[in-house]
Amino acid sequence: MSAGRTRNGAPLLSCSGVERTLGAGRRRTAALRGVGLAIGAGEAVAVVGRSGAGKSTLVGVLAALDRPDRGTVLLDGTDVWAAPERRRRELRRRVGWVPQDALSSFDPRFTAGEVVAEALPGAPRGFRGARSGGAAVAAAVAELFERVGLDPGLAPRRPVTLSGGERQRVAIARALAVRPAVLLADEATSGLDTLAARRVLDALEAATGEGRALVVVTHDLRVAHRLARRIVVMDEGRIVEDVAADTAGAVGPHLDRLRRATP
Ligand SMILES: Nc1ncnc2c1ncn2[C@@H]1O[C@H](COP(=O)(O)OP(=O)(O)OP(=O)(O)O)[C@@H](O)[C@H]1O
Repeated sequence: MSAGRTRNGAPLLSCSGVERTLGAGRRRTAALRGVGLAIGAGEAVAVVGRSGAGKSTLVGVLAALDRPDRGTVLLDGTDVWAAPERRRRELRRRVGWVPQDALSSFDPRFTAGEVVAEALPGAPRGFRGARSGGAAVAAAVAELFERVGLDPGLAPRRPVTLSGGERQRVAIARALAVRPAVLLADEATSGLDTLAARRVLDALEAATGEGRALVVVTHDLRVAHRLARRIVVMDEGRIVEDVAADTAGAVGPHLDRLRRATP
């Protein structure tokens, strides 16, 4: 079995020929225009590009949350949109998703600990399920908090009372609760000050290992270089460059432009 490929020879997560149009009427936008990308097991990839390039849309498609208008998404070699709903739900649990706006993705009734507890495998679903955890659940939540550099003492707090960086790390802990094969993080550090951003990046770094792949969407090349070995550049709904992150010399014009814009 070659590195980064599943037992049947397919990459861990891939898409091909993906097209996605969003909005209606005059706001209709071709967000993805024929995108193909393959992520191997354990690979760390950054998706960069200017605002509106289609990065977030691509992450939604890769997470099997957003159905493309055309094209296929394969996870563990299985076409997620051709699979029955039950199988698709199973496949989605192979993907940990860390959204750009963590707070709005949390159920406002939950404490930070309950947000993570509800995602644990086998946990009863919903509000009551998150509340009904015993000592084993509390220990698993504390372990996940520590993994992302959060004090487990924050578990009883409501996410709305936490800082932006702490919320983002709760979202990472929640994504890790399912022991995903791949973690997808969308602009995980945007709007955070330097110290908070560094802690979130540390948490993402600590989240890899165990053969887990990482896909980070960022407009910040410093984040891309810190976390990824491969940089994929998007522009106007297409992948326009795909290079090794340590490429010191000549790169394509798109990455070159982003590099010049980076302080
Ligand atoms: N709900 C929507 N309705 C209409 N157009 C949309 C919608 N969501 C996104 N778009 C458009 O699709 C394109 C791709 O958006 P997307 O959010 O994927 O870009 P992005 O690269 O993630 O941008 P950013 O870095 O600003 O988050 C943009 O032109 C955007 O305006």
